[in-house]
Amino acid sequence: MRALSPPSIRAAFRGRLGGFTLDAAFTVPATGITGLFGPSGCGKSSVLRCLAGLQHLPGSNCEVGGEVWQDDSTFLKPHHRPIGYVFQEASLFQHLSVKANLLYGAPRSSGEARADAVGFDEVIELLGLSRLLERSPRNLSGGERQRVAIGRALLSQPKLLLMDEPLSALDRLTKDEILPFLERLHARLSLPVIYVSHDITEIERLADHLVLMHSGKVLAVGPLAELQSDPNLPLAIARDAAVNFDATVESYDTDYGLLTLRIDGGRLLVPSPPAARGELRRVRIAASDVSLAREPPHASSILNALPARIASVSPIGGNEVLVVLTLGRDGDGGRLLARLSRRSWDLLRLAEGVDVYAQIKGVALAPGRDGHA
Ligand SMILES: Nc1ncnc2c1ncn2[C@@H]1O[C@H](COP(=O)(O)OP(=O)(O)OP(=O)(O)O)[C@@H](O)[C@H]1O
Repeated sequence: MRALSPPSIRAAFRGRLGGFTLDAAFTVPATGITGLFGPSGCGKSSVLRCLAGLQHLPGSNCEVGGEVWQDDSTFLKPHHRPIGYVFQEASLFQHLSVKANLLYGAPRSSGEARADAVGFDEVIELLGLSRLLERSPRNLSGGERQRVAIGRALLSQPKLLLMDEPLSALDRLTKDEILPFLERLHARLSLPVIYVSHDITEIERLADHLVLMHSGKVLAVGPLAELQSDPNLPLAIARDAAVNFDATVESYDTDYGLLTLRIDGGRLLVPSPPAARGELRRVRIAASDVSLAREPPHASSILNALPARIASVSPIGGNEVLVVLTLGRDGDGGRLLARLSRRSWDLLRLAEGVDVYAQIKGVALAPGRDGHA
């Protein structure tokens, strides 16, 4: 029978952990990547441990894709929960080869293979592991070890993948090397992932939904871009505030090396190597890279000036304002942030509801999800 509503992950974990009080409730779709984001010590790992059943807080609830894992009368032990868990440090069996490590938790019987089961060859290809299979984990780099740990978790055929700061033990270069692999997993697998991080860069690259935490509590839950552009939340007022869009490639101009990308409420021109029409790319537009004009700019080197409407304005400090824009001539597209001086705001006589042109000085384009730049 077909489910009436899309499958979701419902969690409400309440209780004391030593001197720390956790009171975190959220519902997110059981699809895509949900980022669990917040400062160090706010309770992210504790939530993950509760989801895994490694921490039992009586009186809490947890339901994943319609299956109750915890309520007043149920508490599934960790080994009965269909989860994969990837930790900060990959703990591989040193005496086994990479291949044996990968197969360690894989189900033995093929009798009841699920339709959405991920195959060995697919995991090897997605994570670029083919040349490592006969090696010992002792001779792998930190990034390679982590890719093997992710592969092993996937091959256990989980219904939910939990990742606890999987990149935080790696240096910047290695992180940048692994992120495209995670983006490929995201694009190709339907497995829901809860991804804990305190690094906004990882969240911006990977997350579809966000659970924003602070001091053991959930501050907000929703689609990434919605929370990024909410002026009442800390992300929007941060100095490096930005909004991410999932964009579709419309065309490529070989003369100028420019991609035309369709986003909700407009089109962007972005310098890039060629990409195929229909490919999905994630773009990031920083609030500090957006300026506003009353008229369409005629003589300007800026590639992107999109019609938009001012949805709201909030002061930041004494001399700046944070403007939330909705893209499109009717202002019914995606939300964008602009950080302006209060002087510019006053000089242009801007106000909520006014139609403007959002001039975008820079658009950061994540590497393609096929792993190429
Ligand atoms: N079993 C426990 N007993 C006592 N205190 C605990 C226990 N588990 C967690 N804590 C405390 O709860 C708080 C939240 O820890 P948690 O690891 O969940 O935070 P976090 O957001 O994941 O932090 P980080 O980003 O630094 O990993 C910390 O103060 C921690 O010391």
